[in-house]
Amino acid sequence: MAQYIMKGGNPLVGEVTISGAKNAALGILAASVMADEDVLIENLPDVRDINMMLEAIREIGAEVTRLDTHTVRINGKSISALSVESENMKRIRASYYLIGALLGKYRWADVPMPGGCDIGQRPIDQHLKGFTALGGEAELVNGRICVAAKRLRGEHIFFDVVSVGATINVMMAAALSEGRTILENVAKEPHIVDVANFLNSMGANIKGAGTDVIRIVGVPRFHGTTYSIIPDQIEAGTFMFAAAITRGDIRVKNLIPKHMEAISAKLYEMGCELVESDDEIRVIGTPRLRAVNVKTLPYPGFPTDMQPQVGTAMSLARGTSVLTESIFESRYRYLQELRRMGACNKVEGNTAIISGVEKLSGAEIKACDLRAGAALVLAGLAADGITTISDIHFIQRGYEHFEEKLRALGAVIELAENEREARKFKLVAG
Ligand SMILES: CC(=O)N[C@H]1[C@@H](OP(=O)(O)OP(=O)(O)OC[C@H]2O[C@@H](n3ccc(=O)[nH]c3=O)[C@H](O)[C@@H]2O)O[C@H](CO)[C@@H](O)[C@@H]1O
Ligand SMILES: C=C(OP(=O)(O)O)C(=O)O
Repeated sequence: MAQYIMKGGNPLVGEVTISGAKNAALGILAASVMADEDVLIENLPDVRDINMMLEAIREIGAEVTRLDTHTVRINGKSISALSVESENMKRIRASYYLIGALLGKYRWADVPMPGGCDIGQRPIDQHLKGFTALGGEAELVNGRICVAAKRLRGEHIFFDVVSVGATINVMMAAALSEGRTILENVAKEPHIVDVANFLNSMGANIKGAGTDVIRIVGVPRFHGTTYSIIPDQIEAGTFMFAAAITRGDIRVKNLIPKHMEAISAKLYEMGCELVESDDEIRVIGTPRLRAVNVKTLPYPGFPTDMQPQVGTAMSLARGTSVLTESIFESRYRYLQELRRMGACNKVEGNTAIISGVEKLSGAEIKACDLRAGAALVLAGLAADGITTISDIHFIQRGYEHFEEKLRALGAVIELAENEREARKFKLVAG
């Protein structure tokens, strides 16, 4: 099993370029099969979830041509199967987007129940509520979701819960439905806007993405397009926190500063200096971070996908911080791993009380999910001595060339493919 071995203590200094947004790209790839013409997608991140999604759409018959690492051409004309059989689609969350895409285009979809990070129960009732309102009939059998519709007609839908996945999924199906759809109480994350812009570039008529209400006028079909994916807000935030946690100085390039506001505000409150320009933010760390309180919220609030990174920074801050997770109920498992490194925290319900320590010390720990894994890497890079992180396949789902980008900033980190390599790296680092 692959692991990261790292020797902490070096402040991370230099510049890093942010890749395309995984969570936008996953929606866009699924939606790209809705056109029967060539769709060219640029700035695709080279991460596992993306490669799994590409494989799944190829398996249902779409023509998928990888032009280079970050560019792909997709044509949905040759789709021959509406049942998605790929085993990998049980592992990733975004496989649910194939329901909205296929239902919209073919009025039928059969997809495995989605996987993704084990961070809570993650029901899909709001997705099904939306599809049903548009005229679909949904059935959940043998671990699969089948939705069929004779006709799809626009509706006025009020979501009970603000959901990124349900907003994108129902928006995709509604874009090829008959008549007008109004979606209320929708999510406003940057990737909602990116998927809506992508659909509009194929001929959809979607207005209001990025606000609480999305208005859609259905069109009969989509045409081809060329589209470049936005930078990854969470990857950018992770590197911004890397500067804070390692007391470094990082220019995080190719991001959209507006998307980073909640993250930038917390770093500033913790005592970091931030220098912002059009498409980059430089974060200059401070010798000792200040304690803060953070509550995760839907955008524009502080993102739940940044909760482990801020929790790690709090673990090294002066004073006691209160962290409240309001989106997912099981996103604190990394705190136990941080305790192995000398951190001081306790969890009460959805709140973590974190008393900062001056130093963490290297330990053998496990990545529990994607963002927790990335945060633990940052902890290891700040800690005294050697840290080994196992289960790094979680991290590889969503961070492009993570260890290479960190190494370019001065991190001492190696990826060991097996125990023998791990022993060798530990000897060299020690
Ligand atoms: C692939 C992808 O883009 N994943 C992101 C997406 O996940 P995902 O789309 O699964 O997250 P949602 O926004 O849907 O979940 C938000 C909340 O709504 C609840 N809920 C959701 C749907 C539903 O039908 N019923 C329901 O009750 C969830 O349990 C959760 O408490 O948004 C999350 C919240 O920003 C991020 O952490 C994930 O990284
Ligand atoms: C939780 C995440 O991904 P997923 O929804 O795919 O599990 C994430 O991107 O942080």
